[in-house]
Amino acid sequence: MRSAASAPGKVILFGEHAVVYGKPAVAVAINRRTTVTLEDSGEMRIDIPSLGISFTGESGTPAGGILDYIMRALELYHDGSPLRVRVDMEVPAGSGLGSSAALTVALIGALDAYHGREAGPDDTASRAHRVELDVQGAASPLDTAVSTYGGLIYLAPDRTVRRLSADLRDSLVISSTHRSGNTAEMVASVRERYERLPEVMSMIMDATEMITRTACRFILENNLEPLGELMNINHGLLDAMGVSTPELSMMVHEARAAGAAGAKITGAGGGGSIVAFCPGTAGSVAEALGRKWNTLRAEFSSEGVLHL
Ligand SMILES: Nc1ncnc2c1ncn2[C@@H]1O[C@H](COP(=O)(O)OP(=O)(O)O)[C@@H](O)[C@H]1O
Ligand SMILES: C[C@@](O)(CCOP(=O)(O)O)CC(=O)O
Ligand SMILES: [Mg+2]
Repeated sequence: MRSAASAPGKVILFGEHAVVYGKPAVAVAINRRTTVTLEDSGEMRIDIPSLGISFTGESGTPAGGILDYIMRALELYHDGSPLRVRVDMEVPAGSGLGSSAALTVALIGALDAYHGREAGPDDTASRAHRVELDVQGAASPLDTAVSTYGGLIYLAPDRTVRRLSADLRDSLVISSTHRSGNTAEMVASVRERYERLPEVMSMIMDATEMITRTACRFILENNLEPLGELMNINHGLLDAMGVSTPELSMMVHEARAAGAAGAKITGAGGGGSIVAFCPGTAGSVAEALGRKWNTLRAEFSSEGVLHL
């Protein structure tokens, strides 16, 4: 028996970290996908060639890292029979592009096909979110929702997902530091600052919410012009939360100097990537950032999880 599924990575345009505290967020799926293939096997085996991982789960072999998401999903949604799991990742791990969510959603899609289960997107997103929660200790449904539904989405405070429509073609540039961030660690560090300075952090999260709601309103009015400035303000608030680094802020300022209308951290921060909004200037921004960092002109992806 063989089954396979793929799911996209994502960039967060507004609201990361605040979304963990019930605030809204806006994120978009990108055409970088993770594909999971399952095959009957005599032994449990997990291969992730791009990470040099070939894990057989020998007793006592530590899992760790991205394997934790796979092991948890198998615990919850597989029957324990030996399986060969192959993961092909176009979404680099720890880059703020939702590698953990893309992998988890694709794995659940492949497991459902393997077990002959029919599951709608809401159910897939919900089960994938449970895996991220269990592994990370805290996680909003944002990343797993984007990888499941695809497209440009607004995650509302009541956790409903609204599909938005905006022409972001050739407008997004993603640049990645050489240092991966770790979502679990960054989410924990924000929580610690929140516990130390609750009134201050609560206002920062409220301000982030106002930015996200304002951005959503402009997108619904098909007015994308103000988005750059709103992204810049959002980046400043992420810096205030403590998740930026000197390198990420340098990248953001270089992107703006090269013509980006706006630029900010995408994802958990502490490493990972920035996203720049560059309508009409994507070439010059990508060229400037590409001199120092891994940079790509991301294409929007309307497709979420796909059964292959
Ligand atoms: N080289 C690697 N080998 C195995 N796991 C890795 C590697 N690099 C990062 N990881 C793990 O991959 C996961 C990435 O998920 P996350 O931290 O949510 O980042 P993102 O979702 O932004 O890609 C983390 O558990 C991290 O520890
Ligand atoms: C920081 C956060 O808002 C987004 C994390 O994004 P990523 O795992 O770094 O791609 C956490 C969450 O929403 O669960
Ligand atoms: Mg993640």
